[in-house]
Amino acid sequence: MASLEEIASCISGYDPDALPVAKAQEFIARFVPRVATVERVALRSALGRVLAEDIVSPIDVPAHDNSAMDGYALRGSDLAESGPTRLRIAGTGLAGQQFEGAAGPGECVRIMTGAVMPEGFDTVVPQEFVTVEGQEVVVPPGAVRPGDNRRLRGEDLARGRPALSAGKLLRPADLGLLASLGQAEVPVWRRLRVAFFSTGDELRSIGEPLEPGCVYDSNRYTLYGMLQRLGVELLDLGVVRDEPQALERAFRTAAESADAIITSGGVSVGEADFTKQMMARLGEVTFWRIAMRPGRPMAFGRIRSGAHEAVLFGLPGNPVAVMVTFYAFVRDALLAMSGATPAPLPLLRARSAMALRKKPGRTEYQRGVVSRRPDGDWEVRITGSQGSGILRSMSEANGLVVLHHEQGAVTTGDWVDVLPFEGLV
Ligand SMILES: Nc1nc2c(c(=O)[nH]1)N[C@H]1C(S)=C(S)[C@@H](COP(=O)(O)OP(=O)(O)OC[C@H]3O[C@@H](n4cnc5c(N)ncnc54)[C@H](O)[C@@H]3O)O[C@H]1N2
Ligand code: MOO
Repeated sequence: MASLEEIASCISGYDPDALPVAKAQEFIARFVPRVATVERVALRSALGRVLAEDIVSPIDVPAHDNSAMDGYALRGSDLAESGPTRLRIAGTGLAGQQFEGAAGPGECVRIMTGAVMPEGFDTVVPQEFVTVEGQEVVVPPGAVRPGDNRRLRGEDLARGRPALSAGKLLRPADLGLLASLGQAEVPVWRRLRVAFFSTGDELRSIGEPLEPGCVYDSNRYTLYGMLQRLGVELLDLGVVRDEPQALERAFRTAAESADAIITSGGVSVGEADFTKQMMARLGEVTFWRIAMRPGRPMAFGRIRSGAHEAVLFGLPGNPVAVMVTFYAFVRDALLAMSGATPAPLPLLRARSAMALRKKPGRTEYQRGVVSRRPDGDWEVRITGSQGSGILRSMSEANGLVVLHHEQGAVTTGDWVDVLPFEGLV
C-alpha cells in the first residue's frame, strides 16, 4: 500500500497547509484500500450493498416475443394499403400461455398483454382501435404499422450479455432486474466497518449532567445518521477524554476492529490536544489545512495496532464542519472502500436569492433552502448565520450551496450549484 509521502508526490503542487478541496479528494481516492471479501446474500438483503461481480444474463428477458397490449395479433403484411382491414379471429392467446392453434393469412389472434406472439405474427392492434363484427375484426386504416406493440425477445436483457457491472450500488430497480433473471443470491462486497468517536473534555453524553463550560456531544449523532444512511457497519466508541491512555485505547480498538475510523475534534491548534499526538504516534497521519469553509483542519492517514490498520478521517470538532467534511471527503471514500464505482453527487442549479460574499481560492459550503419560483426556476436562500458551530442552520437547510474554489462573490439572481439533501442526509 502506498505511503502518504508517495501519494503526496503524485499530486501536483501539493501543500498540506493550503490544500484545495479537489486535491484533498484526489489524495484520499488514491490512498484508500478496497474491501476484498465477497459474500453471497439473499436478493432482498442486497439492497444498498455493492455488487462484487459482473452479472451476465443467463436468459433472454423477455424469453419470447410478446404483446405490449390487450388486442389482436396480426401479420403486418395483411394490413390493407388503404381502407380498413378485415381479419378472422382464429383463437386466443393469454399471458403465460402460447396460442397453439393454426392461423393463416387474413386471420388474427385475440391476445393479452404479455402473451407470447403466435408464430408468424409481428403486430398487435390495441382492442380500443378496432370493431368486432361476429368472428371478424375490422382494423381502421392507420391504426397500426407493421411491428407495432410487439416486445422482442431479449430486448430488456439478452442472454450472455452483461446485465449489471461490479461496483454498482444496488437500488430497488436492480433488485427487480436481478429478480427478472431468476437470481436468488447476489455476490456483494462485505460491509465496511467504521468506528467513530468524539474527543474533547468538554463533551458530555446524553443522560449526563451538563456542568458549566460543557456541551452535549452531538457529532456522534450526526455521524451515526450519515453512516447509517451509507449502509456501513457501525462501531460507536463514545466520547473519549483528551488523555493519552484513553485515546490510545480507543484508537487501538478502532484499528483492530474497523476498516475506517472517524473522529471529531482535536485536529486544530488547541493546547490541550493529545489527539493529534496520538494519531501521529499510532500511525501515519498528515494534518491538513484545507482551503474550504467550514472544515479547515483535518487529519488523514492510517492508524495501526499490531497487524491491523484502518484509514483515519480526523474531522474538525465544530458540528457543521463535521457534516460538511463528511460529505466533501468521507462519503465518497467510504463508498470507494466498499467497492462502489465512483459517482459524483448530482448538483442542482439554482438562482441565489441574495448576494453572497466569497473570495476566490477556497470552496465554501453555505446552508440554504431551495424552493421553486413561480417562473419554474429553482431559487436558494441562505439559512441565517453560517457559523460552523450553528447546527440549527444546517437542520433548517435542505441543501448546501457549493461556492467553488475559483468562484468569487455572488450577486442576487446569479446561478449557483446546490447539493440537495434529499436522499442524502
Ligand atoms: N487558532 C486557531 N484556532 C482555530 C482554528 C485555526 O485554524 N486556528 N481552526 C478553527 C476551526 S475552522 C475549527 S473547525 C476548529 C476545529 O478544532 P478541533 O478539531 O480541534 O475541535 P475542538 O477544538 O475540539 O472543537 C471545536 C468546537 O466544536 C465543539 N465540539 C467538538 N466536538 C463536539 C461534539 N462531539 N459535539 C458537539 N460539539 C463539539 C467544541 O466544543 C468546540 O466548540 O478550531 C477552530 N479554531
Ligand atoms: O472547520 Mo472550521 O468549521 O471551518 O470552523
